[in-house]
Amino acid sequence: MSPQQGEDESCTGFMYFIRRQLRTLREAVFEWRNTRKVLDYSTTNCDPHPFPHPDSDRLEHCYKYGYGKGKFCPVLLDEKLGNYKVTAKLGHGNFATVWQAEPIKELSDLQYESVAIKVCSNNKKDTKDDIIEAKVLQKLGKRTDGKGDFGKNHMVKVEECFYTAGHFGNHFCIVQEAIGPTLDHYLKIAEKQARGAFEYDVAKKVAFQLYSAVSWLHAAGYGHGDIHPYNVLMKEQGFKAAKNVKREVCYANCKPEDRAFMPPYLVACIDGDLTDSTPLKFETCDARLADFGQTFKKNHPRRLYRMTTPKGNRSPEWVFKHVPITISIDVWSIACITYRMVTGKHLMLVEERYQDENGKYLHKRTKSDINNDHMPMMVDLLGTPPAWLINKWDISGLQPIDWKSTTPEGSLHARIQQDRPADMSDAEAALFEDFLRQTLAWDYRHRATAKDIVQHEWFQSILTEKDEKALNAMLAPSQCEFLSTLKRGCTKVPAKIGGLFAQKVELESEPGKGDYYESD
Ligand SMILES: Nc1ncnc2c1ncn2[C@@H]1O[C@H](COP(=O)(O)OP(=O)(O)OP(=O)(O)O)[C@@H](O)[C@H]1O
Repeated sequence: MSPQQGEDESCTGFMYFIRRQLRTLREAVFEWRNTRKVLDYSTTNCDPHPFPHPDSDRLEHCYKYGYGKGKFCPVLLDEKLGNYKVTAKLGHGNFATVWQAEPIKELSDLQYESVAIKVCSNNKKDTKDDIIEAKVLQKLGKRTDGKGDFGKNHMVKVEECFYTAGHFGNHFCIVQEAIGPTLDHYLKIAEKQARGAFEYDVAKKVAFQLYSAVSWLHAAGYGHGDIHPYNVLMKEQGFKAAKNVKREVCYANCKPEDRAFMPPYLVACIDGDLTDSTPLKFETCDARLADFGQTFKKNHPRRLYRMTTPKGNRSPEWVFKHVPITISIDVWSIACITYRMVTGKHLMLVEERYQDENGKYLHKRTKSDINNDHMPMMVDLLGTPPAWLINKWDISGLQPIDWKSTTPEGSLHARIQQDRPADMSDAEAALFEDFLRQTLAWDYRHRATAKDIVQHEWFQSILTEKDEKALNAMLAPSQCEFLSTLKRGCTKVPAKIGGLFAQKVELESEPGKGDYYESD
């Protein structure tokens, strides 16, 4: 069956909005049930968490397979999957396993040497969402801004979709180009080989590529919603998956009724010796934004209950109830990643799960525990938040913060001085701080947009002539923008001109409904 059938209308307008709200509710229930679940990870090296423990073999837990709905599809190496032959496993997430495969020449006319096939779980509702996400990506793939599409080539593309039969219904499969290892993989290499940081210019280039991808995506009307180093893939020529090892299914960890539906083996992805691996190089580094599972329409800010984003990369909006989650969460998350790439240190590290005395991960921490850690970290780093955010925290029922002892500017300056790489000049450090202050503004209404930030002076030193041309083309008003300004008529134009001379006023008040939507 084609994913197009019957789903066409659900991508837009009112139905899209309703679907999103229903999904948000489902995610709330999922989150609630999951935080209560205590899983036994003790007998294998499996790790169902999307941000695996450093010692994990990136092996999904066997409870993900078995009887009923919401389960993974058993996929075996060297098997035929659609028009492809499976050659390796690339990884897994909460709702899918991802496999590297070669197109079978007689069946597929795709030009790639190898593709990545994301095999989704068989839950009907999740499948519907996966279909919509694949459709959004396909739709975005066809979209052009008519100005050279600056940034678009730093997003993954969906080539095709199909269904494959599982024990309990069909599994939706999404085919993409096999890109390369995740950004996290390269951060781990940097940890082993250097002090955890990328070469300074490499870090800048990756950050620039991510912001350019996001500026294109935002202009197209969507937010990503889940940007972190596992969802950024680095293009590698002739990419081959990490070493795959077949592992026995650990039946002690399965329910008896699941046994008959387990695959004969599970495939672990084991990274080679990172001390020998090649780090990212300035000339070749090419980042691609992947996993659009949390993507949302810019005009429908939403509460994302299924929070897979590492907690330290979340913007303040996530902490507070009734504060809209807008596309500017992407700007914040990339800033956190950038700090890590430049300095080798986490800007804010919030533990995701409880650990036992041996460092083994136990179950997830509660949302309030996480917020109790995260908020003071943000306050310490960025200084006193606006009054309306202070009010929200004070009535949230979470641990009180001594606001009198906070400073207006926070410790960001001191942190940069302490963590900055040796080759960063004072002038560069000042630019870096300015870049961070703009991207980490407390109030999302003041945060720089992705389109603003790609023009920041901090990036100037790495821009090639080609980049500058592409950037200028993106900034030039398009014909339809010009026409729509004309259409808006005389009333709005004087207000806009007046706005140019107005000073930026600190918005102390809580956002109202009208503040949710960004005008473009
Ligand atoms: N196109 C690709 N090329 C290479 N590797 C890929 C590709 N797509 C996915 N992967 C690998 O598969 C892993 C899981 O993919 P992905 O994050 O899309 O799954 P998911 O189920 O949507 O995850 P989540 O639980 O975060 O939503 C990635 O971390 C990456 O290692």
